[in-house]
Amino acid sequence: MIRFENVTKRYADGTTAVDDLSFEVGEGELVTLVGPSGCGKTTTMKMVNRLIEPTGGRIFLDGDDISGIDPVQLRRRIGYVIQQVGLFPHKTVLDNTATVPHLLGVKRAKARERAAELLDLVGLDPATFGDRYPEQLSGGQRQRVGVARALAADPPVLLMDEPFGAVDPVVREHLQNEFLRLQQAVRKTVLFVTHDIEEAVRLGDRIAVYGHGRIEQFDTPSTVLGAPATEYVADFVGADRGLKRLSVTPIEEGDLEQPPVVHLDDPLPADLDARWAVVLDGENNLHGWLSAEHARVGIGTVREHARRMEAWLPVGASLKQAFSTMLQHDAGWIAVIDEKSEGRFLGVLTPARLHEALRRSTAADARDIPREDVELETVASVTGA
Ligand SMILES: Nc1ncnc2c1ncn2[C@@H]1O[C@H](COP(=O)(O)OP(=O)(O)OP(=O)(O)O)[C@@H](O)[C@H]1O
Repeated sequence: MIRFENVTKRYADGTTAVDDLSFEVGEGELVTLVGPSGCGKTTTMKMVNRLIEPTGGRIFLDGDDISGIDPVQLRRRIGYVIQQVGLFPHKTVLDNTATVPHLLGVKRAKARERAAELLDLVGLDPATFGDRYPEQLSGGQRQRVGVARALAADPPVLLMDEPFGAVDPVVREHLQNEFLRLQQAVRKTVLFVTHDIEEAVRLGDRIAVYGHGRIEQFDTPSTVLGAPATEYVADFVGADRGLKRLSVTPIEEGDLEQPPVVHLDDPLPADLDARWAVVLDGENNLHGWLSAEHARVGIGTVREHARRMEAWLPVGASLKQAFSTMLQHDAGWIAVIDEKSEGRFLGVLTPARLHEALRRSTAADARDIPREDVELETVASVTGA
């Protein structure tokens, strides 16, 4: 969708901002460009909508060499969101959002209707915010209007330059989550510039880690965190990259342990050969759990002694969510279900299995093989047991 072919940008004073860059962003893919200040991220982005012209190489949009496309026409195909959103101060939120479609010839009423839909999509109630002026909004709300405005003309491509850079960390995380949800729905091809590695790994399908004017590594977040290509990348992603990896590594079925399972209407298993069992209902959906202590009572059915299970997650949730759920419920394990088949119970994740999943996924990325094919060396327990 966007392809850079040996692109170089040398400014008039001799600064080489971008040096022989080649990479591709697929249709519907979100690529984050991350790196320290001055490494050429913004220059890269502005060459896509021809705010800056390269001094060498070519850039293609959907197979067309952009140097042959009129910049005004080109920019109609590309939404652009920047940190200082640049909303028109004298126009209402609704009119700000409707500006571009209106300029493109969409009738005013229709453009405003579409603008209201988009405001809703970015989490701003048009009835509450539509008639406000930009100065009557918080920083985070202004950023949302910026995103809505960039989407208004429904461009296939979005360029986002530190769009959430000017808001505090809590609002920022909120905006990132909302943006991910939005991207699931609209599936734009996105180039997203940030200097924040956390943001880059959270949002990117792939991330390009920039050194000076060059890409040091271009890969999925989990590979960049698990197997940094160079010392530079390892330094940039940080010593706590193992922790960061938790948030980009999903729980897979193969990570789960299969504990004993009982059903609600079973008689109490007085001889339960484990500390607890998972309790399922008639449809094999998760109900809760039963402790061996309660099972030993031996009279009645499981239903009377089962406890509700609060600590559960759908398969595909991140290992970080799993860890956080364990801590929140002070639970030694969490149940994992398949949301797609109405909550069918799949197995449980224990701290040991979580650690194993993380090691397995790191090794899989480093060796470029599926996670289930990794044979882990087991570490002998401290007690030798
Ligand atoms: N108009 C210009 N003339 C000369 N040098 C420039 C010009 N614009 C940018 N540069 C230089 O090109 C390099 C790359 O700049 P660029 O703005 O692309 O970096 P960046 O990675 O986006 O940085 P930041 O995160 O600070 O925005 C820097 O060394 C910068 O000083």
